[in-house]
Amino acid sequence: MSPGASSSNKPGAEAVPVPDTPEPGAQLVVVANRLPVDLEQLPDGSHKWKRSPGGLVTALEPVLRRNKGAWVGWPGVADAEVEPIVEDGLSLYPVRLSEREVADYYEGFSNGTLWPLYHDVVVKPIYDRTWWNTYVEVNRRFAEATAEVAREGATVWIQDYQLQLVPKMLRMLRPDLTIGFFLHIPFPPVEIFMQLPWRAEIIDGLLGADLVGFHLPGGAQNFLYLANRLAGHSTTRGTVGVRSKFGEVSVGFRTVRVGAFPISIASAEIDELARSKAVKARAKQIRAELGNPRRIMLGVDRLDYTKGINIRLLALQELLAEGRLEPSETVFVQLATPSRERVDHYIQMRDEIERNVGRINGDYGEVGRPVVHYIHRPIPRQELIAFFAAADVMLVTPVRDGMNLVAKEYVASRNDLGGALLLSEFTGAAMELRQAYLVNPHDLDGVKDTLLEALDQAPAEGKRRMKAMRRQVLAHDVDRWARSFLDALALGKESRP
Ligand SMILES: O=P(O)(O)OC[C@H]1O[C@H](O[C@H]2O[C@H](CO)[C@@H](O)[C@H](O)[C@H]2O)[C@H](O)[C@@H](O)[C@@H]1O
Ligand SMILES: Nc1ccn([C@@H]2O[C@H](COP(=O)(O)OP(=O)(O)O)[C@@H](O)[C@H]2O)c(=O)n1
Repeated sequence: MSPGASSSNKPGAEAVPVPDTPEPGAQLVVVANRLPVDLEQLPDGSHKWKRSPGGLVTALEPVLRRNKGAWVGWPGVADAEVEPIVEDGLSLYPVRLSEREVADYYEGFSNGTLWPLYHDVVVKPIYDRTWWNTYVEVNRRFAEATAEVAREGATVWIQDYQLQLVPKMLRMLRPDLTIGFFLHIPFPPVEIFMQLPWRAEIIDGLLGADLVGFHLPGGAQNFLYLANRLAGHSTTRGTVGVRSKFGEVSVGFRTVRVGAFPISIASAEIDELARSKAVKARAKQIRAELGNPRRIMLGVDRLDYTKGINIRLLALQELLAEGRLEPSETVFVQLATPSRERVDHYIQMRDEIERNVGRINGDYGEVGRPVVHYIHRPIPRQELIAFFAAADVMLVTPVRDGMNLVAKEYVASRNDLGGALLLSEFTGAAMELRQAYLVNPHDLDGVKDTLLEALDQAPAEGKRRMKAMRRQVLAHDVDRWARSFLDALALGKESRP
């Protein structure tokens, strides 16, 4: 199926333009597991493009679009034959994955092995040799596709845990390229990483890059330690800073730099959208539709077991049972995007969450007035901002999260300085948003007490906290993130022999 065919639409739009074909040879190429848009098959057999889920796409799409770059990635469905297209200045190069490869490389090794391993083994990772072999095969396909797309001497920026072997494979195919790699999820401490049967291959793969970036200095430090211990390379010993004081690994005649670059959002755009009349009116309408309760709590996540959605539900349930929250005064809205729906742990978690939602509403709701409103489908961007603007307390309670852009989006939406952010200490965002109501999600009593504190905060206290967090989010936007990474990559290139 070619997106050039008349049955395909532009992402999220009604119109059906015939897309252009990209010019050969791009100067900046992003390589990620997913394209920024997913192909969707409609019941009548036709196709349309829709925005891909998750924070990686939210962050990178505007950056690459502004740079008129190329994006190599999977179109989100198995066996799709899609030609390269130019979409609004951005060239998209689809990589085809078969049904088996989706099962073994994406659902298997990426999300059944690496995802839980890198998120502190919150569920047990599965070590399967067939999955690993397919991961190697698919990484090679991405490397080959990229080698064809990149112009002589181009910069290639590889994204995330699904593609950790691509830097080395690509360097072997195209030594002329400058190669950066960024990991969007946490990079685990050595005691956890060492479980992986293919640990040395992964470190070796990453060391094919000129610059390896992490959200936090801790991840960079873990990687430096492993490059020395597992691969025997000499590394610098000083502490890695944020966007500064990079570490270095000597790999033969090359130097690989290692740094921390906390990702962010298009803060100004969200701020502006939240100030618009339409969003303000919609936020008011949302409150009214929810029955104008005294307090609205909100959760916005991909439906993932790392996000701690059940922790929120448990805290709410206990507070209601103890009479510390009044069901007629409080509602909780959980907006959850479907995610990795064929992976076992995700299936179990969804069942559990939906059981808990049903239980709370059964025990404390009234006809026409549930306590928990739960939506399991993607929400349009503007509607999401209106929910942020309407919420008194935003609940972000992951047991582990690389960054968590939702926390930053909430802050950017609150130009009224209203609202409160309850934020897990185990998110990357907690390193920057120190004025949030920080919680340890494993300490349920602590979560409950802090939630009540946030719900009852004095307006002046709320304003003080929100003002400080907004300063941080507005000053450190996604452009700054991309610029800091690409500048560090270019600098390394200049100092190469
Ligand atoms: O592609 P999916 O399997 O549907 O998953 C969506 C994305 O989830 C992860 O996002 C991470 O990146 C965010 C931006 O850096 C970060 O804020 C968040 O903490 C991470 O979980 C994943 O890393 C991406 O590769 C996926 O596309
Ligand atoms: N129902 C939802 C939930 C999340 N999202 C978006 O998905 C992104 C999630 O990014 P994130 O960094 O918090 O977490 P991951 O899903 O990338 O792990 C944010 O940009 C959210 O606004 C959405 O559009 N609709």
